[in-house]
Amino acid sequence: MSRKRTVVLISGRGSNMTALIAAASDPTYPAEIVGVISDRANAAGLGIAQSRGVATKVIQRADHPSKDAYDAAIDAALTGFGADIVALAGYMRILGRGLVEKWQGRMINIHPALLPAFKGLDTHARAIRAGVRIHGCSVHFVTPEMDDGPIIAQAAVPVMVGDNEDTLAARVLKAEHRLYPLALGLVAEGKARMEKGHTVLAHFADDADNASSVVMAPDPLREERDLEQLARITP
Ligand SMILES: Nc1nc2c(c(=O)[nH]1)N[C@@H](CN(C=O)c1ccc(C(=O)N[C@@H](CCC(=O)O)C(=O)O)cc1)CN2
Ligand SMILES: NCC(=O)N[C@@H]1O[C@H](COP(=O)([O-])[O-])[C@@H](O)[C@H]1O
Repeated sequence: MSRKRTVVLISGRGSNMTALIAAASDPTYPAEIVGVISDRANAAGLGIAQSRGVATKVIQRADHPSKDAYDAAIDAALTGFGADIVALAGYMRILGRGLVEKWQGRMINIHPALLPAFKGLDTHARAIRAGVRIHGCSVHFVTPEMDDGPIIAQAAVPVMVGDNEDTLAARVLKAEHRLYPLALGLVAEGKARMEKGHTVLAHFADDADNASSVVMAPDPLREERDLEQLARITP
């Protein structure tokens, strides 16, 4: 089966984009990263993509007279790249209904929280303020409503004693870099697809495969240490 042509949308450092490019460097991976689009000319991810031989394009909102014209420019670039799949990765704009509906089922996003909890921005600070003990990240199909699309895969990450926004963000980001390539692979292989507003997962050989593929446990070694620490604070 030919590899699915994937275009990544970024706004900043592009660490998730870098993880996807790394995964796609394996010729057996079912997706190839054929382009990167940024809404910011100074996005550090652009240089990383170029250094890895991936074509890049900057499409800035300020260069277009309206949001519709901006979205149309994004759509034209995606078509120009011959995109099969669109992966939002640290992309910080809300895409318009027309564009999202055209690409719905082929457009995915990684969100730094366990949806439906903590939609939107500042997820790590909000998780700490809320006192949750388990946080994480989600890959979902993109729909017109922000961070509301059907979930494809999630990774759970413990909140440690003494965590602040930065330490928690760093732990979640490590999980994102494992989860996103896994989730994009499922979509590229047709093992995860969007039907009637829901994610439909292909039948896996057995439950273990299913569980490991869509709910990714934290790093086992780290988990042991985390559990020991949690045990120390749990009366
Ligand atoms: N139509 C959709 N667009 C986007 C989605 C989505 O699910 N549907 N996911 C987001 C990603 N995202 C969180 O994961 C996110 C990105 C940006 C914002 C936001 O409020 N950004 C701006 C204002 C929006 C704009 O000007 O377009 C801000 O920083 O204030 C919230 C969530 C990507 N897009
Ligand atoms: N709402 C979108 C959002 O908050 N995305 C988040 O931006 C961070 C930086 O991504 P990057 O290092 O891949 O650029 C990542 O944690 C990603 O989940």
